[in-house]
Amino acid sequence: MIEWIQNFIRNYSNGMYFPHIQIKDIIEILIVTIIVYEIMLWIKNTKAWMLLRGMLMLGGFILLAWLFQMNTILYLAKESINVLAIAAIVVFQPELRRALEKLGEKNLFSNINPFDKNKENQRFSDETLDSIVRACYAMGSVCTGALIVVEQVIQLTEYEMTGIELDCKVSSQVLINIFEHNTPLHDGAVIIRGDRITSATCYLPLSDNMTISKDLGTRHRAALGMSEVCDALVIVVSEETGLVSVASGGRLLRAINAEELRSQLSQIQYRKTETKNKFSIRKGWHRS
Ligand SMILES: Nc1ncnc2c1ncn2[C@@H]1O[C@H](COP(=O)(O)OP(=O)(O)OP(=O)(O)O)[C@@H](O)[C@H]1O
Repeated sequence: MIEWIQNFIRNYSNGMYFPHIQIKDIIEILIVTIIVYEIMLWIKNTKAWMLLRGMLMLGGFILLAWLFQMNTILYLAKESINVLAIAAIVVFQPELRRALEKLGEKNLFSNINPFDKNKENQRFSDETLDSIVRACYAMGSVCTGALIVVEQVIQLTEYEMTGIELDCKVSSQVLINIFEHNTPLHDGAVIIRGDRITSATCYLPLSDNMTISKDLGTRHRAALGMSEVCDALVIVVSEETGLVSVASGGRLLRAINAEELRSQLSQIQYRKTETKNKFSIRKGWHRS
């Protein structure tokens, strides 16, 4: 039987090319796999995903032009490809810079560790969720204005850099203290990543949405603006009315109660809910 198998293999593999694989080649394949995986994660987690989609659409359009031999379009595409590449680098400069920064600080293997389930699934703890809700309604009850950004998939490093860097565990006392009137950190927004406050006094982009109510000022506009450019959940406590609102995916839910805020936060607490949320977030991005 073994002889028959050996003959079979010999007959059929005759003339076929089998590369000589060494340990070095396997290591090389693994490294390339990890690099490609990291690039795909980066594309998925940043605005580079939009760039990729744009490039795919452009590629499809050029392919059609080539199929139908539209020479003018092909000529224009050929001439402008270098300019487009430079334009993409300029437009996505913050994302590219962040990706390179990440490369320096990141543990590449943490993302592909299948046993790291806790980290994989939970974005922030129940304690953090409770603290945020408690702080918002405590501040609302005494009309202290607040702006809190809860990061999701898209990293908010470029907005963190507009404020003062912190590294502090989230607690209702700390949040209340930060937004206390006439204290150095009360102006602008706080950014929360996981269970930590990473930055305070951050400047957020203002929305240019024309339909937003005229009685809402820049704090609410900043919350909406931020939710239009990324997937973060932004909580606003109004200094005028004490009401709590939430902006996400370019939509502002005004005057919500503690239970509604809790439910909004718990929807993003676990990473597995991302696919479901992304649909509504993307709808918001398109609208904005
Ligand atoms: N672009 C911004 N990024 C971060 N924070 C901002 C931004 N613009 C305004 N703010 C914050 O909002 C405060 C001003 O709020 P303003 O009264 O204009 O807004 P509002 O929407 O009417 O809110 P409120 O109901 O609390 O008065 C500023 O002191 C600052 O803390």
